[in-house]
Amino acid sequence: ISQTDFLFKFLVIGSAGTGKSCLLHQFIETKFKQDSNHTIGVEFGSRVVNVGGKTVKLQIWDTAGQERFRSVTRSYYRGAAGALLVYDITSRETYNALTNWLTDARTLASPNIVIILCGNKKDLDADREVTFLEASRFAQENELMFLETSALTGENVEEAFLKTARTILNKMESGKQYTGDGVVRVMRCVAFTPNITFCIVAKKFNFGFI
Ligand SMILES: Nc1nc2c(ncn2[C@@H]2O[C@H](COP(=O)(O)OP(=O)(O)OP(=O)(O)O)[C@@H](O)[C@H]2O)c(=O)[nH]1
Repeated sequence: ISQTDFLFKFLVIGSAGTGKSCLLHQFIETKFKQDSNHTIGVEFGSRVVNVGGKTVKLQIWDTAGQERFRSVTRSYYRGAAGALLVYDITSRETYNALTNWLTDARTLASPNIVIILCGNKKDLDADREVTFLEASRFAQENELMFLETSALTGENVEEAFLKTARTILNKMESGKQYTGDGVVRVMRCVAFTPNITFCIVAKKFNFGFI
């Protein structure tokens, strides 16, 4: 029997080939996913983490970046509490697409969604097309947190997920107009296997009214 305090819905979004599936894999399995294929529709992973003394289960939806899956992936945005918005530091094209992804996240998930911008493939610094400074300015202007990550080496991957979870918890605790979208407070959880957890009583709180 395991005890989980909260369940957060997370999204990983961004253009195709930026490394979303590899980031998720690195976070869940702590290793690099070799021969990663394009995601078809949506994939799913979850991990329990400890954030400021609270046990939080992150339920993470890894969406396909290819345009042809856009209508499918959009239907998964609803009610997400947090998102990793990913571009590839060696591809300006993926950086230029960020505004579109951001608009989708804020309109389809929630205006309060906590988003971290991840400049992935940090290990390929020699092929860099987007500077750290430029991206950090973009992040500041759009109220995003920002990290450069590498799904290959694992650098900053765990930090990206944990920073987002920590910010959501802080917002909940400070009660700053946070509506609690995508957050479920788990009253009692029974785990049958490490991967299958049934929440017996789960209550969705609207933290905006506390
Ligand atoms: N060098 C390097 N390569 C990476 C990194 N992350 C991913 N890759 C490579 O980039 C390619 C795309 O990775 P994926 O994780 O499949 O990309 P994705 O964003 O999930 O792509 P879609 O599912 O099509 O949206 C693969 O060949 C990975 O091996 C990284 O941090 N560094």
